[in-house]
Amino acid sequence: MPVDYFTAAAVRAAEAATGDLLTSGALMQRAATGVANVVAAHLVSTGGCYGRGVGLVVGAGDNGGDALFAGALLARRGVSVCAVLLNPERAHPAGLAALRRSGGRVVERLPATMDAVVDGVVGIGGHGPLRESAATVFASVTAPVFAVDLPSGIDADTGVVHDPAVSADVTVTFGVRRNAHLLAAPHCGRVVLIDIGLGDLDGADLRSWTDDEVGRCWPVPGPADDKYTQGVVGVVAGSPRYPGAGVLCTGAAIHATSGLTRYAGSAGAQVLSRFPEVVVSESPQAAGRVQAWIVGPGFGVDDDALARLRTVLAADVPVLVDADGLTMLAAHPELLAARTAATLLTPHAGEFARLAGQPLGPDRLAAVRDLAQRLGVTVLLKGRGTLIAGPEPSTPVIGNDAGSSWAATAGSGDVLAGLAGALLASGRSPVDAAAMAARVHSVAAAIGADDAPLGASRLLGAIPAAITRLRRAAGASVVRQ
Ligand SMILES: NC(=O)C1=CN([C@@H]2O[C@H](COP(=O)(O)OP(=O)(O)OC[C@H]3O[C@@H](n4cnc5c(N)ncnc54)[C@H](O)[C@@H]3O)[C@@H](O)[C@H]2O)[C@@H](O)CC1
Ligand SMILES: [K+]
Repeated sequence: MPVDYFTAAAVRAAEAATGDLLTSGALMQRAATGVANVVAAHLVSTGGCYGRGVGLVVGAGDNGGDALFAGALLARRGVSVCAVLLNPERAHPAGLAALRRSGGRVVERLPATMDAVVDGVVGIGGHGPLRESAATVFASVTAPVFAVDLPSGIDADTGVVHDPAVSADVTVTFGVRRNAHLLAAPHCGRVVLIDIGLGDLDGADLRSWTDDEVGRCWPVPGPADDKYTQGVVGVVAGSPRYPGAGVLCTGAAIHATSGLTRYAGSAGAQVLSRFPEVVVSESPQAAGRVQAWIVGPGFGVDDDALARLRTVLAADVPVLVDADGLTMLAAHPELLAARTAATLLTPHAGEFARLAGQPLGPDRLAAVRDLAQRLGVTVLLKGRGTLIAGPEPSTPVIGNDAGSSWAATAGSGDVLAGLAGALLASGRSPVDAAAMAARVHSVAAAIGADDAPLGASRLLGAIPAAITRLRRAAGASVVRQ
């Protein structure tokens, strides 16, 4: 099952639909119990609960209420709990009374040494950055931070990280995940989902694939397959100035699937010297049949490149356009109008701005969805967090948090294009191909880096190990039985 993410409005509607559970405060009790259990588990794993110090930073809404009730539960387990109330008149009254009854204290500032700090400033009701009083408290915190629902200062729906905002080690959320948990993943730390009885929700805004789904769907040859039946991909990339883009993109396509890979362009000699299994030609017209094209990496933007882009986009097979291909497409959007098969665009933020005619802006989710719908194509927006939107408004955007930034290196995009293009040729839909490629790319970056900076060649070399890891996560054997 994919992991779904929801907007604050969807969460509120689901909470309201529980009726009595919401109005009686039962949901808040369940949420607070979840927070207390997660903090207690941390304390136990680092020496025990009794006599340890936990600070609460408490805002004016129900997020603060969760923190206060959680603090009361911790105090009953022998934890020394003190709370800073950012807005004492509006602190959740029942939560504050519970904390006091359990022996928790209200303080002006947190003690210098704490074992954990709970961020209960704001949750899904928060707007804008952390206010100064809260920012001052967090500025001197060195203990692990446990965010209630969301790190405060991060927008629940867009994942925009305002300045200042809390950066959490652990985020404890309730019922369903919020968009920000994926869109601002590096600030949320480990996200723990507590069941508070909301049931299953439909209508996710955002979705991510699990490792085992990617592994399960990865195309591998079956008993009746040959090099043609698995999909032939054609790579139109590289130029006299940038032959390496052609090599990297073609190499990634070769590693992604077992079908045939064609290369059409000026870097044929370099490609062949590294990958003799590639069938090389000078131009896309001279290449044989393919089931998908990749066009654009290291390609240049001259008349010859434009002519090749036109040829490829006129073909009735899926096409992935990347890099220089996107720059030319931004100047010639009419090339998309005559497309008869699916198109996948893979821009970084700068290329995205050229295509959209305006800067990306902070709301990446809305931007990628709008551009895909406007152009009638699938768009993969690159970054630490990759977002993939298809042209249909009804389908959720797919997100992939890379989990690290090792892939921020020259040539990394060429590798991604090769992976996704090969998957297109294998018959995967543009959204699926993009989602699977993004995940394998990020796993390959982590494996290839092994905690030290890597170049795109090593990223490329780590693709087989990444696919193996994902297939094993799915319980698949390396070769289909
Ligand atoms: N509704 C429910 O049934 C449940 C809600 N829960 C908790 O309730 C939270 C939502 O509570 P609320 O709707 O009261 O909203 P919040 O507590 O998230 O925030 C609203 C309050 O914060 C203030 N505020 C907004 N932005 C701010 C900023 N940048 N700095 C400082 N103050 C700011 C607002 O003026 C308002 O007083 C959830 O995130 C979750 O933690 C949980 O108890 C689970 C059940
Ligand atoms: K919070």
